[in-house]
Amino acid sequence: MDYTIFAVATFIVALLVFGGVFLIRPRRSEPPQQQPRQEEQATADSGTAVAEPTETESAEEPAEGSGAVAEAEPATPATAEPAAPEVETPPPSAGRMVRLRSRLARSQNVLGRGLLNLLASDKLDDDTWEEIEDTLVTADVGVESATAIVENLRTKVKVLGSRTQDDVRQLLREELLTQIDPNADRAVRTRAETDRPAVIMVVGVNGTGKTTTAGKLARVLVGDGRSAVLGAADTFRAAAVDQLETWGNRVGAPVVRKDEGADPGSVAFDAVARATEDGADTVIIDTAGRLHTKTGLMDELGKVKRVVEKKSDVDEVLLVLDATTGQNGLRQAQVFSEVVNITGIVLTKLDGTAKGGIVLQVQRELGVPVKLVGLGEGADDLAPFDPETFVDAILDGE
Ligand SMILES: Nc1nc2c(ncn2[C@@H]2O[C@H](COP(=O)(O)OP(=O)(O)OP(=O)(O)O)[C@@H](O)[C@H]2O)c(=O)[nH]1
Repeated sequence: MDYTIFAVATFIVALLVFGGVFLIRPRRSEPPQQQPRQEEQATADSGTAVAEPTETESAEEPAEGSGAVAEAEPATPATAEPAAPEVETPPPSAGRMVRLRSRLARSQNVLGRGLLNLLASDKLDDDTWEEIEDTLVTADVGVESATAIVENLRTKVKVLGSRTQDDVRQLLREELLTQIDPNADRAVRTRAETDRPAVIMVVGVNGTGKTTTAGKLARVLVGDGRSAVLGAADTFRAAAVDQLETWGNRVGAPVVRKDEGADPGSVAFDAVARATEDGADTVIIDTAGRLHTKTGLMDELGKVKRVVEKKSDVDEVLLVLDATTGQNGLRQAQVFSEVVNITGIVLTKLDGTAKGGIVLQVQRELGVPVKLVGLGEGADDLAPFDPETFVDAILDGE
């Protein structure tokens, strides 16, 4: 009986071993056969030498007859570091507005010629004065400034009696300059009074040119022999961060950035910390564009500033206004000013509008000076605002 059980058990074990050899072996041999086929397919599909050589493929023995693999020159490793971008040396900012005057003249000269013609007319009656006022208002000077200019000119013309072309030009020049206020402090505070970096925040509604201004301003500083750190606190738009990084790389200014959607306050804070560590002269913080009517976003901007203030004073809050938007720009300015206390205006796209009078209006309404003007899309088309050059471009043309 025991013998029978032993014989049956031996038979079953033998059967399992025998069956295992035939059933299991063929399956285990399949994957190695499939693997090379998949790799070949990938190389063929891509049409380029994207496939990295596997450990079993010797780099010295490229597969014969495969053009794609043959192109994968092992001498150039796929992980090669990209060449460091060339750092540019931008020109200094002094006299830049004079150099760019022709752009200003091209867009603003219609206003100047119109005013000079009217003022030179034989009879300066009420209708003519009204026309002068209308011309000023049409150029976005604003009703209050236009009225003030006309009243002052009327008085001076009466005192003067007869008028030559030169007299008229001189009178108008003086009056426009008075309204623009040549004595306002227009220096951008790029150097802190104490031993720390100056902090500049760049704010405004969407698409006015904030990122471009932050980048161009870094160029201005580097061109003037200073150092800058850029903070990419526009975390809503990944492209803005990349754009700022490109600007920074071009002039060797470090850019502090975080992932898209990160807290803008923390980016701004880190940028100030980085500038402090580096001993940089200035940190420029680019913020996301936001409609002044969106309360939540405006509150967020206020928070960004407060977070920065935990680390440092904010020396300058530059509001970027698109000169082509006229009255709407003014309303934006008022709301931004309430939330983050604007210290200077950057008027961009002044090359693309005949309504340069906005300079007068925005200063009058806000009591904040225009400090910088954008006169084109070129890297060095941001200029410190100079009232005399501005008025002369209006009156004399190119
Ligand atoms: N003609 C002209 N174009 C300008 C000037 N300044 C900026 N731009 C252009 O305005 C466009 C918008 O500029 P951005 O710097 O991207 O604007 P932004 O305010 O950062 O935009 P958001 O982040 O979307 O709010 C770009 O095409 C700039 O080249 C200027 O002074 N003149």
